[in-house]
Amino acid sequence: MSEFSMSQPVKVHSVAEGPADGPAVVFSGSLGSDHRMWEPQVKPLVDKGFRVIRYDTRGQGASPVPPGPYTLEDLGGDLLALLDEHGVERAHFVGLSLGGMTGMWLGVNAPDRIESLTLCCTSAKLGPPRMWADRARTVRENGTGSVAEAGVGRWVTAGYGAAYPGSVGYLREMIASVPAEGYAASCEAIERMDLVGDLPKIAARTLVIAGAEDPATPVEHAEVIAGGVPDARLEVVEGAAHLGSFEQPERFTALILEHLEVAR
Ligand SMILES: O=C(O)CCC(=O)CC(=O)O
Repeated sequence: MSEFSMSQPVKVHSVAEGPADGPAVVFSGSLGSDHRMWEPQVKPLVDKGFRVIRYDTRGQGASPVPPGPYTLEDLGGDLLALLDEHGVERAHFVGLSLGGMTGMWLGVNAPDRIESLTLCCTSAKLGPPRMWADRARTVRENGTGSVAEAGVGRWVTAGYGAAYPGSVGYLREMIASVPAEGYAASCEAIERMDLVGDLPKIAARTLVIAGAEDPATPVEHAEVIAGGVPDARLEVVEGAAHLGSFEQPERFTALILEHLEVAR
């Protein structure tokens, strides 16, 4: 279906749930995650009749790990190939952080494949580039275990960490299980990304959700996106850090569902 092939796509690992003929919603995750990060959203959407497709971004989870650096074009091309694989012409797209960056890229470069966008805890330009180059080097030298503790400290608030140590351990393990080359190559995609000037080209109806306590992609980054995309609105969720959809699943899921119901 897709004729967009600026880079060679890889066949990413995916899980599809819900009625085969339901409106398709594709979930794309953050750096250091896999499709399990969206577990809280699956049942509520399936119960509403949506076809939920989750996947592991290249370099992460059970997806292939081609050598880096990656680009957003690579990640967007993989997603278009995934839609083709599932026979989906147009999908609602929900992405968090790196996933949201992929969503913005699709909104600009493949608008005919996107029904709506939900961009969670993300940024159109996330610097400084040097930080990403340093993190990529650290991970290539010392593995993802070396950044897992700091990563989970940005993903959830301190209060959540104290209340749910088991969940924090689960998330720490998720980061540590990402292959080092995949994580580093994804850092390099973020290092090179600048979508700010392209935001006005996004025609899709867009919901931007920020975590009020997100230290990785603070609320001001969401304001830039919501200010740049013509048909966008912004919601800020209290008590959420970077992995807001996991820490505040009821609120994030309700906002996503509300956006999808209006758009479908
Ligand atoms: O989460 C992402 O996809 C990119 C931002 C990030 O790495 C958050 C963090 O600092 O761990």
